[in-house]
Amino acid sequence: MISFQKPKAEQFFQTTVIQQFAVNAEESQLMFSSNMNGAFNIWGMDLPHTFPYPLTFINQNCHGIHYAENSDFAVVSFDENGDENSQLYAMPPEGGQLVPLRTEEGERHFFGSLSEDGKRLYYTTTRDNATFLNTYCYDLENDTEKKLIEGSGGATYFAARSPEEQTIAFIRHFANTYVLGYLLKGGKEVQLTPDNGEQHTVSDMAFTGEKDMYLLTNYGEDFTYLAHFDVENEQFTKVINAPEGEFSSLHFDKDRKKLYLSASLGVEDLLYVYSLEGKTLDNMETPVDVIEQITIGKSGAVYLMGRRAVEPFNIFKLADGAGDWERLTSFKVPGIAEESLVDPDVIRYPSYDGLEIEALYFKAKPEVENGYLIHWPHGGPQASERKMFRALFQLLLNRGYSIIAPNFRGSTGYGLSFMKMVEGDWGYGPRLDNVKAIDYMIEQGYADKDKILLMGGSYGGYMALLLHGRHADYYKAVVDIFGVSNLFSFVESVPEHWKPVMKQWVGDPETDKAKFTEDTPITYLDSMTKPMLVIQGANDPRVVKAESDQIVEALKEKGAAVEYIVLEDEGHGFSKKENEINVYKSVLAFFEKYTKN
Ligand SMILES: CC(=O)N[C@@H](C)C(=O)N[C@@H](C)C(=O)N[C@@H](C)C(=O)O
Repeated sequence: MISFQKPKAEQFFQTTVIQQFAVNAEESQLMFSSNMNGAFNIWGMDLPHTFPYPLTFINQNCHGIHYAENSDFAVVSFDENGDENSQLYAMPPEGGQLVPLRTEEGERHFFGSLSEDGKRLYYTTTRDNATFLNTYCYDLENDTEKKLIEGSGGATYFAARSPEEQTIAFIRHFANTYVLGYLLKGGKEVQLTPDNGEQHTVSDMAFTGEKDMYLLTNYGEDFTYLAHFDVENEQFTKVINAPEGEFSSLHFDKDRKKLYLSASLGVEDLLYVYSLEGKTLDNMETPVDVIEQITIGKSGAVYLMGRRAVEPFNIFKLADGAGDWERLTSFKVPGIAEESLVDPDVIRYPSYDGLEIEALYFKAKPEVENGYLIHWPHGGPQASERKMFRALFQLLLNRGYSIIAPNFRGSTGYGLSFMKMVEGDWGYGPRLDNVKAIDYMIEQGYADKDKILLMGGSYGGYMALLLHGRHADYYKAVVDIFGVSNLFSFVESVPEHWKPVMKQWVGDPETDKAKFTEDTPITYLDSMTKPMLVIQGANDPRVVKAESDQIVEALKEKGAAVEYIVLEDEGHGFSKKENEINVYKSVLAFFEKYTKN
């Protein structure tokens, strides 16, 4: 008999990430951006055939793919080496050379919409208004453009246009929990939700006609629901709540007068369909746990991209919006059966003040488990850890490490008031929720108190640093992936259009100086006594390299054991497979070094 060896670390990273996808009007071509040749490029498939062929050779993160209705071209956007400065290009369906549409070095361009005839491009940009952004309508035929919205008050983004382009919808982002929606109607600005003086959010929206629009909002409630706005009479009406969780995205099927609504329920997503005529809401089964993108084809087919903890990103199709889902891509972990991967358990524990916290517990299989538990505080912080494939998690599980990932206060998917709990309190409540997670794991017998490791990215990296500084006794070794090390420098160094939210999100470095000092990891250098690995992308615009540089330098001065990896061609994540493999192999080697006696 032939016996196959245990999987190499590389195998876990020969998995494909799909960033974006789009389907043309005829539903004869599907484009998707994926890193299946080692970096992100756009690939095409001639449906119903699902064999992918390359369309671009740009090797950069793709931020969007949008077909023109006549399918002559698509508008695609890419950044450079993780700088998040997305540039807009036109690309023919057969791929090849890209034609710059709206590009400028150092500026970001957010795709808004293409007119039905493909002649006008709506987009929002940092150009000329770095803090509040401007929205333009660019005429592709004449190469001229008109400014539609001068951003003010908060970053102001294009959201939707009415079918005949008479009305434009936009949002102002005052904070992650305070986003208002507006219409620009005949030169007049109209707010979509009545003014009750309370912070709320308006997220996805879609015009279902020149005079009707639907939107998602939590106006007056804790969970996001579906609402209607009568454009002519300027009337807001609540339509329906999600039976479970809260609505998170909205997609209109024009010909069948249906709205497809995804909903977040903590660690997973659900899908519903709402009939505009019958006013009924029905639940739909999906083949994934986390929905990343939904597109509705002209035929009424639903195209969905998503993942599960044990299955990487894949795209599925539901013809006519009913029947069985057809798999259009079949990405897996090569050489590893799904049963050998770990699906997490959902656990709930009371925090220090009685608040219930939900967490994902990935338990290594008994045949490989090494007794170590990795504590993973997620990034954001207004995001959540979900049942979604992570190559690094599955590699570490395969090597015997279990993982606990708590959705501490501030996480999304648990309502507006829960999400608000991290605002102005980055380092107290959320930190104690994390400490309680470890206490709970020890109490339940799921963790050995001498065998706990700590790792996090971004806000999760910040939390890892803070926990290291304030609770070092819990941990044997710590990995910080582009984490915030100093709140004072962080709030000054974020992208310009984030600056209006910093006061509510993090606090004011002058008036909240004592709180900032207390919640800043670098305050606790002397207690950071455990070995550390710090990883940073040189082009990261969110948590800039200076955040990692300063803590690494300070720790080195103190003679602490700290390793530092800087990736020159990366930002806030990994866009090149080679970098991802090298970094995550280093993480594994680092943990192996401090767990093997
Ligand atoms: C809408 C928006 O981008 N708001 C930002 C203020 C924001 O919340 N950004 C987070 C998604 C983010 O990038 N946070 C970093 C610190 C992270 O933890 O990943």
